[in-house]
Amino acid sequence: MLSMHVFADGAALAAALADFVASKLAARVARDGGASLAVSGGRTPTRFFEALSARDLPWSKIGITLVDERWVRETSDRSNARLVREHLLKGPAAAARFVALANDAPTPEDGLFAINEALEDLYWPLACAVLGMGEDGHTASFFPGGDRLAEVLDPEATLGLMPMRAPGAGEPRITLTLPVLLAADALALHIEGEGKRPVLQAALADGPVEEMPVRAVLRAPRPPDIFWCP
Ligand SMILES: O=C(O)[C@H](O)[C@@H](O)[C@H](O)[C@H](O)COP(=O)(O)O
Repeated sequence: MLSMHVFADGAALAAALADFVASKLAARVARDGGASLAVSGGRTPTRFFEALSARDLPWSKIGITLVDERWVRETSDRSNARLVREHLLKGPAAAARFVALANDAPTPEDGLFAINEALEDLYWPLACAVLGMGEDGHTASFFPGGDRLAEVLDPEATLGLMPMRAPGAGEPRITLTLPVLLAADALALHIEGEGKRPVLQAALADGPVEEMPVRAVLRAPRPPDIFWCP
């Protein structure tokens, strides 16, 4: 069953999504002594990051990483890590441990090993993953036409992190795979803007996953909580 949370505006959504994520993190810290969160980049999450960063959580026991990243340096305004550092890793949340999904290697393939090693220090499975959705129906870096789309969507995928290149992706990307996201205690799909309403409607309708890869998440046995506002 899909849970759809609809808000009047981005501020109300950000507060509610921060509460949702904070409760999942707190529950895992209480159970396991630590917890991890994976967040998306792009333009949508800024307000949510600001709200979450102020939440009273045992941040030193919390690890944060990204759902996906563009293969750029952190000086680029396309860097999702930069967005996280500027808007989430501040105030109380500055005590969290952040593992970036990009490094100085020339390609994602070259950088993958070191990133996987760093990710091993986080708590797995994730307590929560927050996904976004693009107007082409992608989520994470599961892009229509992506060169490794079938591999990242494979429910039996043994790799947790894979490079991805796609016509609509801009730079080469790196992304967590579907099984890693679906193993999270909770999944949220954060969508803002009237322009994305018909995209979400189309994604919820019948049709091939390859055309709108966000369908892989929407059709999962435990689908995400959708947080939406115009
Ligand atoms: O790096 C990225 O691009 C993201 O992680 C991506 O999956 C994003 O969530 C959607 O593209 C929505 O992006 P916007 O929020 O910019 O619309």
